[in-house]
Amino acid sequence: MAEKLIKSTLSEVTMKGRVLTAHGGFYEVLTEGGLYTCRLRGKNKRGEQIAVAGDWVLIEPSKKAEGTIESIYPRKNALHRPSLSNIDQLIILSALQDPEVDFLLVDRLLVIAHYHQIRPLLVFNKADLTADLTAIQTYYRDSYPVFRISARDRLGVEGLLDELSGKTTAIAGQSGVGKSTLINALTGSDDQATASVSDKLKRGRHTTRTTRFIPFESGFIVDTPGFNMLHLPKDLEGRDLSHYYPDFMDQADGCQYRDCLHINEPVCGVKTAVHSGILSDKRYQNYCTLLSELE
Ligand SMILES: Nc1nc2c(ncn2[C@@H]2O[C@H](COP(=O)(O)OP(=O)(O)OP(=O)(O)O)[C@@H](O)[C@H]2O)c(=O)[nH]1
Ligand SMILES: [Zn+2]
Repeated sequence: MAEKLIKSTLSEVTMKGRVLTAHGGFYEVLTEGGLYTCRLRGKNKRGEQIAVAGDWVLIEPSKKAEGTIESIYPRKNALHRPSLSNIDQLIILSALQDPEVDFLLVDRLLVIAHYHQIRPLLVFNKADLTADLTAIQTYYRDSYPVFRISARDRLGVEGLLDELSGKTTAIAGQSGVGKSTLINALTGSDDQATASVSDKLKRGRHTTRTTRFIPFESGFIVDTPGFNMLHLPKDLEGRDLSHYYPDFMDQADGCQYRDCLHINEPVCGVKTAVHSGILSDKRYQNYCTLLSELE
């Protein structure tokens, strides 16, 4: 009885929640009891750990809809600039046409995703403009499943929904590929819970967009402006880069050295596969570009 009493008292003073946005020292935290605007507890502010969007936190509500972040749960993963955490999947969005696919950017995002143990989903938008997937198939072969959608016409979007349920999914891609259109198509205004949360988040904000976690299908969609500006992870070494290329790894048995860079080594399974057309030459050239960035 006594134990029960203590538990119920505790649960009244602290609540678990998720940081949806972090801006200027204020954190919007979604809990089962609703949305709270929080600040960090003083000691946390001076300590190393600052909360970021995506963090699971324990908050102490003070007055209605306000509270203090008491502690931050350990993170599954964390990215910097933009700062966000606990991401399960990354939709790497391109357009089949207008703008042309930026394969170097897509590969950079694939490396970043694999490095942080985030599942990448390659999504190609504007399928209403063209059905031609040749360039993509030539480039990736069958290395990755590919989703083809028209966010504007809501075509193929249902196929994506199955992948998103219960997961935290960030969306990245170059300007103009349709990220906002896709987020709107997914979280559409029919969903009242989402609409009211995002309305509240928009209120009083600057026009500059910040990272936002949007509750969606028992999971979250993450709108991350600036994600396409991300650099390769700082502690990623050149000789490990190809470990984040599953299609290259399939050919690495043919490399003489285990830490083959696939550049100047005379016996290299990856280069052989490029010469014989098993791997795309363009993807290989882009790999060389990313490798030179790391060195
Ligand atoms: N034809 C076609 N156009 C689309 C589709 N989705 C988006 N667009 C158009 O593409 C343009 C860019 O869409 P946005 O959703 O603003 O793209 P974004 O990726 O958010 O762009 P930034 O905000 O610059 O990063 C707009 O004119 C959209 O109407 C689509 O499925 N088909
Ligand atoms: Zn090699």
